[in-house]
Amino acid sequence: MTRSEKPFLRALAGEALARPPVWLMRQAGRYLPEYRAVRARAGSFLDLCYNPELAAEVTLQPIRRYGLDAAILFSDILVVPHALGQALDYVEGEGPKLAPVTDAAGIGRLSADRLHDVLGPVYETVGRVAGLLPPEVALIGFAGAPWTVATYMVEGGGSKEYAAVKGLAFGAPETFARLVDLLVDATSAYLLRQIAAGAETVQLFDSWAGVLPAAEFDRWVIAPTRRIVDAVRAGAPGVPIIGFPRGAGLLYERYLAGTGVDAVGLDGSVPLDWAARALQPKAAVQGNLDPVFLVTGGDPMIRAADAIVDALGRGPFVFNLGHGVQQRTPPEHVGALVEHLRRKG
Ligand SMILES: Cc1c2[nH]c(c1CCC(=O)O)Cc1[nH]c(c(CCC(=O)O)c1C)Cc1[nH]c(c(CCC(=O)O)c1C)Cc1[nH]c(c(C)c1CCC(=O)O)C2
Repeated sequence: MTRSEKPFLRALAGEALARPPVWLMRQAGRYLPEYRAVRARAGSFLDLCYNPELAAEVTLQPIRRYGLDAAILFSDILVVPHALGQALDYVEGEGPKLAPVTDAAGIGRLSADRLHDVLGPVYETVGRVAGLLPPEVALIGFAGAPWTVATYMVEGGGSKEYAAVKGLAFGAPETFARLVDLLVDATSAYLLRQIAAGAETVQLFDSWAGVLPAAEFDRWVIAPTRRIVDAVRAGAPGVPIIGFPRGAGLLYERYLAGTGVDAVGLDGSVPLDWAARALQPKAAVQGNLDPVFLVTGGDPMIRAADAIVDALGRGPFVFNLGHGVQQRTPPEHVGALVEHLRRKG
């Protein structure tokens, strides 16, 4: 199958398909026993991200188990700050911990000099997976968007209030802009290398886009994303770009117009009729089943999935979740959902 015939890529190009293509954010991961087995062999989570053989294996696990329409590179959004020189550790049960970068001096210590050396194994993973995928399955590369990656870099990990990163962005915008500029350039270069290695589309995860006031959203979400979109388009014409500004609410419309992405990932809170009316005429949409439906399973999950397909399936649409698969998800619920979607259309 040539690229343009893969169902997932046809949907991203604007085609309405009888059966919606499906993949799931965080489709590889700890809810799968076969992932936990490889993870135990790899050592640390970062060791796994930088091990092309094992990272390729976990990328392929959900494809083998469920026959999804796309594989997403197994890596993490925080390998970019790591490759820029920021110390990073994943603490079991607590999530990522970074040595926080809070001021101009900290930003000045970061450097892109070793970016592609550190991320070389990721490109190798992409190349391996590209050579092993079934012909109808597309390969997605990804990165975190600058705002979301910066939240982890400045806060030193996950956050509830975003006080430190907002404090820097609102209180010292010229300083924060230097960090964002560094991330725009590194992320653009990173995505272009993934595409050169075999990624057929790329997704920008902006998981914390929804915590900013509208004017700051324009400055720190839309503008940097636009620069990445322009750089990727210039270096890899024709490769579709998916943006996922989680929690953007009404600002989804402005995001779409302002960034120029080809498709948007919808979080679970986006009303389906509004998305069909306001977004889908301008771009492919992807989403948006609340991941807890996959935890609970059964009829409620099937009904919620049907409502999404009924509302969005007549336009360019990719079935997905509104956020990542949760760790406590029973793998057979994912199987039941994918089987159900396959019978549609
Ligand atoms: C914010 C964010 C991160 N990482 C990511 C995001 C954006 C999407 C989102 O909002 O969820 C993106 C990501 N992280 C991972 C992938 C792999 C590909 C996939 O299957 O989707 C992708 C696309 C693997 C991972 N990334 C991580 C794991 C778990 C690590 C382990 O196996 O111990 C996996 C499989 C660790 C991670 N990485 C991150 C956090 C907050 C955590 C800890 C929380 C958690 O464990 O779920 C940062």
